[in-house]
Amino acid sequence: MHTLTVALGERSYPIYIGPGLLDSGLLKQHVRASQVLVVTNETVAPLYLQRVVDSLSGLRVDTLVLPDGEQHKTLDTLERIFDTLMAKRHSRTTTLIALGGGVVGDMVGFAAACYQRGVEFLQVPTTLLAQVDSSVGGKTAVNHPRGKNMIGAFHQPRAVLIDTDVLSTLPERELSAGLAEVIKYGLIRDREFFRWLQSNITALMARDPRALSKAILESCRNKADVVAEDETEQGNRALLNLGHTFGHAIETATGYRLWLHGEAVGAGMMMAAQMSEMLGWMPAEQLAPIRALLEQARLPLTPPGSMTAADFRSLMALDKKVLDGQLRLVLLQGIGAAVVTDQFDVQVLERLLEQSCQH
Ligand SMILES: NC(=O)c1ccc[n+]([C@@H]2O[C@H](COP(=O)([O-])OP(=O)(O)OC[C@H]3O[C@@H](n4cnc5c(N)ncnc54)[C@H](O)[C@@H]3O)[C@@H](O)[C@H]2O)c1
Ligand SMILES: O=C(O)C(=O)C[C@@H](O)[C@H](O)[C@H](O)COP(=O)(O)O
Ligand SMILES: [Zn+2]
Repeated sequence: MHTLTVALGERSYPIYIGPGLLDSGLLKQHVRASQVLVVTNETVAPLYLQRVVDSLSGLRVDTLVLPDGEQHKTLDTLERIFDTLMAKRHSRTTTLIALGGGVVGDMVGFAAACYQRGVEFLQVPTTLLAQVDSSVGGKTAVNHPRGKNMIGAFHQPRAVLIDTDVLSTLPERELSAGLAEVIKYGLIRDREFFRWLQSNITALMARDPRALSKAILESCRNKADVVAEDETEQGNRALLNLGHTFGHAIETATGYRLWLHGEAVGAGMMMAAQMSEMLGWMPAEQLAPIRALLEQARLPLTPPGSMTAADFRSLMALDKKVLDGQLRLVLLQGIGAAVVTDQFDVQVLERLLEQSCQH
């Protein structure tokens, strides 16, 4: 087992990574009082809920099974968590446990941030995407029909328990979606990791346990470092948003139903890389290796055919990085070096959007 720390002073917490952790007893060690609510969804419940409940024996354990899907990451679904907490008389000392992918994790984290003005929660991520990204860092949220993650809070978990064995049941499309966020770390700040990914992408796609374990460890290390430096995104944390301004526009335009988050981010990162090359900021020869890696991870490289440049324009204006009405984008100066900036030629963005939407 590997242990990393997200260093945030008195709110610091461990990330445990390894096989067989689900029923290792580690989770119970991070429950402060006697009451817990385990929240999961209808897909993950039959696979892993009983094992988690058994690992908490001796505590008062309630469970809640939510519907599956990004389209359910809403205020309505959040209500169901609050209803259960009140119906089962959970007090301020309760601990919520998020068992599932990023959708469950983001909603449970937000419920924990709000319930009685804040209770503790633990992350037990079961998708690759959640293990490498969403379970770490304390961004919690639900979607609004007009915009992705628009209603949320920063609320850090007390611990993150990553059982790498659970990836064996993950559908292939979800594996690819998770790899998009893995590739993101290489692109924004870790050129050596990008090179390692180029050499190991076949093993990762074949779910080689050693390769997956290394990818999760390096991703969490990168994310923990960025979060420790800038918890609430006053500066460099925004680099974790590479491809997301375009990706979130894709998810919102398609009602959170067409593509997975990681797929939208894959296409979004390709658009960001193309724009960086068009601006002359990233050497032209670096575009091909980025395209090749995303392709090998079986991620989309262009937006869905239904989308127009006008869709992008109106949705990107609502991006959370917009400052004083000014769009800010995460762009690349090269593989392993990203910047967040509003100092780009808008005509280049226009050309990118028109060219990306010529289906
Ligand atoms: N908070 C953050 O920092 C952060 C970071 C990245 C993404 N996100 C959010 O995370 C969400 C995407 O997360 P996701 O990709 O995990 O999607 P998800 O939570 O919808 O899970 C993907 C699918 O996999 C299923 N599943 C989960 N674990 C499984 C397993 N072990 N075996 C079989 N099936 C399993 C789920 O039921 C679901 O159908 C988005 O809402 C995105 O905005 C948040
Ligand atoms: O942790 C972060 O910071 C990220 O930006 C990680 C992203 O992968 C993630 O999708 C996040 O939820 C996006 O945040 P948002 O603030 O753009 O909604
Ligand atoms: Zn993301």
